[in-house]
Amino acid sequence: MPVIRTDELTKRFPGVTALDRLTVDIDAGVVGLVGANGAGKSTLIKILLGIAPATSGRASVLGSDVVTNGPDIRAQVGYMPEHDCLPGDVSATEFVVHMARMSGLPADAARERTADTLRHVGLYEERYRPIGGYSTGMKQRVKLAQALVHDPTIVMLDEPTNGLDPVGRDEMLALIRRVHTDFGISVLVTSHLLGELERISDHVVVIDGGQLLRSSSTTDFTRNSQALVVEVTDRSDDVVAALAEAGLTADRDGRHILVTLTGDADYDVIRSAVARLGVGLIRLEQRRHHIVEVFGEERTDVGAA
Ligand SMILES: Nc1ncnc2c1ncn2[C@@H]1O[C@H](COP(=O)(O)OP(=O)(O)OP(=O)(O)O)[C@@H](O)[C@H]1O
Repeated sequence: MPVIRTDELTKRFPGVTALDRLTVDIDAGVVGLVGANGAGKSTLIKILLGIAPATSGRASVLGSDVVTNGPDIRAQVGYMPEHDCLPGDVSATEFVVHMARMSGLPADAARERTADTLRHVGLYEERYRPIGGYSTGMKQRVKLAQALVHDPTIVMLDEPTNGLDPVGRDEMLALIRRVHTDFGISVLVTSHLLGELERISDHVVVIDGGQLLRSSSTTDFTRNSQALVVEVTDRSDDVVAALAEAGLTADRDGRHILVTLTGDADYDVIRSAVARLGVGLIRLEQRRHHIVEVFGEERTDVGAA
């Protein structure tokens, strides 16, 4: 059974249709919800949480209808909102304990779960300092911790990498992947950057103007292309010439050589040519597409990493 299901889901604001007859099934695992700014990602999450009503259509989370079973759903779902919503004058520990208590955990369990969760997201001594003095990366970790503290079945993370530098972004993405691999919690994570979710998602849903553009497993998005990537220790230009002589179409692409794949025999032809020149073969594999390249072919107005 899908963990999230929408059927002709529509949300209209005055002058704007934020979701336009969106029908999609989302299975357990890590699912990336991608779309440009204003595509309708936050609106969808708010409807799924029962915070905002849909104009028409239906949606369910973990088999429960969002209109009739909002409290049940919220008990099993963790939510990390996009915007800064943290009180500056309390510590991470105080805040996350409070959120755990709000979710119904008894005081002792709330304190224990808070310590475990803050450790898991990588906040240590700092957890006793007021949140107001935290970096953006630390605040994002507190927001993630409060979404996890009551041990939900699924978490919905709205733009968790917003405002982070490249290193902070990589750390947050790795942390999100571990939420699923370490605890089995399903993750719905949004981003306006196609490239970053490709790394951690099992499945990607792309929306644009409130409509479903595509819903596919990440491997379908990044299907193999008909090209081989060859990387050698040196003399790349000589390798290209040798491959051309052997009847293959080969071109330099920075450090790599791209060879048009014609059949399985190409692998042996390449290995022999490289060996004859006496250079080392570092890499020989079929090239994979990146999601952003796939969308470059289909549409160009969805954000690229
Ligand atoms: N409360 C509201 N009142 C009026 N319009 C709204 C409201 N909330 C969202 N919208 C509009 O609905 C559309 C979808 O917004 P939404 O916030 O869901 O997009 P998003 O994909 O999450 O983008 P972002 O990442 O920029 O938040 C936008 O055009 C937005 O301006």
